[in-house]
Amino acid sequence: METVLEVRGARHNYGATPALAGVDLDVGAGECVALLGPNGAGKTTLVNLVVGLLPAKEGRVRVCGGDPRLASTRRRLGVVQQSLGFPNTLKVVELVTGAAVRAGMPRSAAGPVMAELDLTDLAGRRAAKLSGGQRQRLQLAMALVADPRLLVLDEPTAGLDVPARKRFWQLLVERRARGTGVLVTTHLIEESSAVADRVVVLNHGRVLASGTPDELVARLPDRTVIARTALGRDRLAVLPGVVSVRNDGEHVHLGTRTPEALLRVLLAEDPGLSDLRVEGAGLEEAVAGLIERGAA
Ligand SMILES: Nc1ncnc2c1ncn2[C@@H]1O[C@H](COP(=O)(O)OP(=O)(O)OP(=O)(O)O)[C@@H](O)[C@H]1O
Repeated sequence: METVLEVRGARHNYGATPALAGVDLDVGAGECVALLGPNGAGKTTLVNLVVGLLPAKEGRVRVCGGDPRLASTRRRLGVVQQSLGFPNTLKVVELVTGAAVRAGMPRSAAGPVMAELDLTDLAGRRAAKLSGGQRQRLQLAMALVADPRLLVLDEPTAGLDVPARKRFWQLLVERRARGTGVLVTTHLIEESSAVADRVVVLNHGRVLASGTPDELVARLPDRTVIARTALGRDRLAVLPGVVSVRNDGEHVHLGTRTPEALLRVLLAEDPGLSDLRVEGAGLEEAVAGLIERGAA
């Protein structure tokens, strides 16, 4: 498989604060890699190195063999990042067409990509007048219209509603099938696990674990206790053996390695507990467990 992203020994400090402490990462053509980790793990710093916004103080970053600080390399990149703004006075169609032209694509490439992202009806709207989710879709359209070799997406689903999120993951699958490499950071671990070929867990600026979602889940003999309960998140988080707490509609998902002990305490603390079931852990619980354990 052709490598579209190669990171070797990347280190970065902000003054005295270490952000990356020697990271290796590869993304192949047609591969989707999800970069996961808690707040402050170093994900955005790594993304900034990959897209050429930060220089690598130590180590090496190559996109399609080139330095991402060079404009010629950046043409092969599609980027969606919270911090990237665009001129608010321009219209949607002007921004998408401009992105196509800058990437050496025909102006006609804009139409199909806007249709893919449900932006056709908003073509004449100024970017400043868009909602948060619409702006997010616009950024994605500007990234995709360049037909990039590597898509780098930092929290791309922020602000998207459920149908837009589904459409977004579908789009990634389609692009991946066409050979685009994808590096995506997200807090929606379960959603990303359906699409990601590989997951890289970052913590304290290091790669804590890397593998397919199934491999990571299999590394921990965890269970998920699912129930409806009146107990609040803060109380649940400190119950014995609880590794992670996730709300899913009216249910709560508790990751644990000791489900029997946890069930006893849960039933004692909340006699009204209902809809109880115990399942094998999902990726979200596995990642929380790996971080807690500091797995190598
Ligand atoms: N501009 C900056 N100046 C100083 N320290 C910074 C700066 N940006 C990030 N840091 C620090 O570097 C470390 C890594 O931050 P980074 O933003 O890369 O993490 P992250 O994994 O993206 O976090 P989050 O999930 O919260 O976005 C943190 O300790 C953070 O406080």
